[in-house]
Order: sequence, then C-alpha cells, then structure tokens
Amino acid sequence: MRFAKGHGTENDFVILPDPDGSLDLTPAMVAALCDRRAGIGGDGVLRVVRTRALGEVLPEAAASAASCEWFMDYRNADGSLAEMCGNGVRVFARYLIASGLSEGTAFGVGTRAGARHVAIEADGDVTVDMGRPEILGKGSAALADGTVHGTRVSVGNPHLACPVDRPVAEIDLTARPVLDPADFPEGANVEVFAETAPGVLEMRVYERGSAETRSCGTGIVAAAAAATPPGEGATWRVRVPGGECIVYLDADGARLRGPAVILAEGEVDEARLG
Ligand SMILES: N[C@@H](CCC[C@H](N)C(=O)O)C(=O)O
Repeated sequence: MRFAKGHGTENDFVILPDPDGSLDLTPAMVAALCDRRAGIGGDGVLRVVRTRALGEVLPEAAASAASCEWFMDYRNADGSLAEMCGNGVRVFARYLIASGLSEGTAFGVGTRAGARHVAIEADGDVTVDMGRPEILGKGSAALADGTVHGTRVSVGNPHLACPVDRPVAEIDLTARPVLDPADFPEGANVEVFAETAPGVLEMRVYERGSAETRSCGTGIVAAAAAATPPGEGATWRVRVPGGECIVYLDADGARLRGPAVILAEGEVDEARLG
C-alpha cells in the first residue's frame, strides 16, 4: 500500500492515495497505521479519494463536497471518522499539488463538513476557508486536574473551547476529558487557551479519537471564535506546541492560514501491520 507522511504544525498524518476508492480501510487498519511504535505513526489518516468514488452517502450539510474532484476521508488515530480536519486539509492540498493530482493555486476539497476552499500562498503556507464557526452555548469538561468551562463551537466538527487563567502548559491533558453527553452526543475536541498578548492566543488541545496532539486546525478556529466578541471580526495568531497558525474572522466566516509539509513517501506492507 502506497503512503505519504505529512504534518501541519506537527499535527501529523498518514496519507493514503486511493483515487478510485478501492481500499477497504477498516478502523483496525487506521489504528495500526497510526501506531507510533508498530506502525508509521500519526494523529490520523487522510485517504485521498475521488469524491465520486467515495462510496459513502454524505449528509445534506456536506452536499457542497460533490462539486470537488477530491475528497479528504479523515480518520482519527483510533479509527473513528471525523467531519473535518483543519491541519489535515492543508496537508491534503499540499499532497494533491506535490503528487500532480491537482494543479493551480486554488481549488476545493470535499470533506464530511462540505467543500473547503484552499489557496496556496506565495510563501508556501496554505489558507483554508473554514466556513462559519457556529457558537452553540456554554459547556464544561472534567480534566485530570480540574474542570474547565468554555464555549461549544462547531467548525464542522464539535469543540469545547475553554479560556483559562493560567499558562496552558500547566494544564494536565493526559486523560480523556469527561464531557456531558447531552451537550456532545458525538464527543468533542477540547481546547484550553489563554490570550498572552493582544491578538495572540496560546492553545493546547485534546482531540477526540486521538489524545493530546501538537496542534488542531479546527480547534484553533474554535478557540479564535470563542475569544472574539459576538458580531466582531478579528485576526488571531494562535500558538500551539507544534507551531503557529493565523485565523481571520469576519462576516463571511473563518480562514485558517498555516504551514503544510509532506516529508516522506513509501510503501507499507499491510500484512505486517498490527
Ligand atoms: N486535527 C484536526 C481535527 C481532527 C478531527 C478531530 N479529532 C475530531 O474528531 O473532530 C484538525 O486539525 O482540525
């Protein structure tokens, strides 16, 4: 099986080219590929499939994905599906260009949250139109060292973005946050963030279906949206353990700008996985 390995601010992915949708990608196979000792290692898998070959009925909310030639089939490291991945979609775009599957500097990528428009910037960064973050109300999560309170935000996928009044580095994110299932029937990604300078957020994240990761693009947008007064626009630099992204928020929604790297390509023997 061909694969590539890439990352966006150290949120890392195993990329599986499957243009015609012939790969039977099971949750066990995803978990084995993402295993950092017995597999390739990654926070998730990006299956690169033509939208017309996806073999999955998309919900109404994702109907716009049908207009895109390529679909990002995102799987978390535990094999579960996710609607969107903000770092993943930048890396996916970089892969399409590097492998000659797409041309030009602007195109759409299909996701389970709908079409996402990407633009390759002159300096190599990728900017993604992330849609309008939906503010859904308040929520809380029990972490290993206490309870955090924040804002429930949908960026296509579910988030709880929690402002904290101490350095984010001090927060214990070793255990899976306990959430109220009434608030989050599908689970959620939990961000803790603090404004450390005007226009600058420091953030860490515990990702649904993975664990603490070095970055989460949708989480970065969720934190930026939660930190912005309702009805206002803003530009935030969001620093995460794996680097930095910029979020532009205005009446049209959110754009996420950041790096995307493909660093290796090769072949993996399925028979030796997990
Ligand atoms: N790392 C991603 C988000 C991946 C999906 C997430 N774990 C979920 O289950 O919703 C990002 O960069 O947005």
